[in-house]
Amino acid sequence: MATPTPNRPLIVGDPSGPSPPYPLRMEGRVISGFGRGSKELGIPTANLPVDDTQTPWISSTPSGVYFGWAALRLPADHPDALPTESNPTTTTTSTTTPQDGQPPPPPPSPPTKPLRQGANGFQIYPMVMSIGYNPFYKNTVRSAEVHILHRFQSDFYGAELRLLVLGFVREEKDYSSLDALVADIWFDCDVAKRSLARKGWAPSGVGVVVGVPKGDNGGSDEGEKVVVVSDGTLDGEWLVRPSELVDGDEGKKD
Ligand SMILES: Cc1cc2nc3c(=O)[nH]c(=O)nc-3n(C[C@H](O)[C@H](O)[C@H](O)COP(=O)(O)O)c2cc1C
Ligand SMILES: Nc1ncnc2c1ncn2[C@@H]1O[C@H](COP(=O)(O)OP(=O)(O)O)[C@@H](O)[C@H]1O
Repeated sequence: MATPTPNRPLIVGDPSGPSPPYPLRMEGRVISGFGRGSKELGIPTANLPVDDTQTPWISSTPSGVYFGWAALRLPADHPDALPTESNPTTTTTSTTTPQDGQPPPPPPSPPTKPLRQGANGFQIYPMVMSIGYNPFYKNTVRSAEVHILHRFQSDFYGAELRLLVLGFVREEKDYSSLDALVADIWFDCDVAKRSLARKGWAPSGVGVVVGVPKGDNGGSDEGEKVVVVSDGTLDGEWLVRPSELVDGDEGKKD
C-alpha cells in the first residue's frame, strides 16, 4: 500500500511531441462504471468499453495512468454543447490570467484567424485516464476510465467519446487511504495539463484551452493560469472526423 507518489516529474515526454507507440486511439460510447468517481473521489470518470476487437492495443498495454486529448460529441441539448460550426462564437488567442503580485497582462491581441474548437459536433478537451484493475478497489475486470479536464454541468452517458492517447504517466497503485489516491490523481491531472500545453502536443488547426495550476507543486486549482495553445503541430483530424454512429442509440443511463 502506498502514499502519494513522491518526487515525480510534472511534464512527460519530449517537447517535440509524442513518440511511438503513441498516439494510440480508442473510441466508443460512454458507459456506466461503479459510480465511485463522483461520489467517493470527487473526480468523475467516463468509462469506455474495454474490447480488444475495437481497440487492439488495449489488452497488451500496461495498466496505469495515461494522458492525451478527448473528443466528445454531446447532444445538442446538453448544457455544455457548443454552437455548431455554422454559427461559431469562439475565437481564441494565447493568454494567461494574472499571477499574484504581478501587473495584469496586456489585453490579448486580436487573433489572426478564428480557431475552430472542434468539428463535426466534437469538442476537444485535455484528458487523463486510467486503464487497469484499480487495485485500491480490487476490481476483477479491466476498465478504461477518463477524467476530462473540464467542469461539466451534467452527465453525458451514451455520448460518443474519442481518445487520442499520447503518453504514459505512471503505473496504477494500491493506496493506504482514499486521500492518497485522490492526491495522486490530482497530480496526474497537473502532469497532463502541463504536458499538453506545448505546441508539439496540441492538435493542429484547433484551438484548445489548457488550465495549468499556478504553483509548481501540483494541486487542483484548475484554471488559475490558462494556456491557450493555438494551432499546435499534432495531427488531430482523427478526433474530429465525422461520426459513424447512429444517433438515437446512445444507451443512456436510466
Ligand atoms: C488519472 C487517474 C488515475 C488513477 N489511478 C488509480 C490508481 O493508481 N489506483 C487505483 O486503484 N485506481 C486509480 N484510478 C481509478 C479510480 O479508482 C477510479 O476512477 C474510481 O474507482 C472510479 O471508478 P468508477 O468510474 O467505476 O466509479 C485512477 C483514475 C484516474 C482518472
Ligand atoms: N469531467 C468529467 N470527466 C468525465 N466524466 C464526467 C466529467 N464530468 C461529468 N462526467 C460524467 O460523470 C460520469 C462519471 O461519473 P462517475 O461517478 O465516475 O460514475 P461511473 O462510475 O458511472 O463512471 C461520466 O460518465 C460522465 O457522464
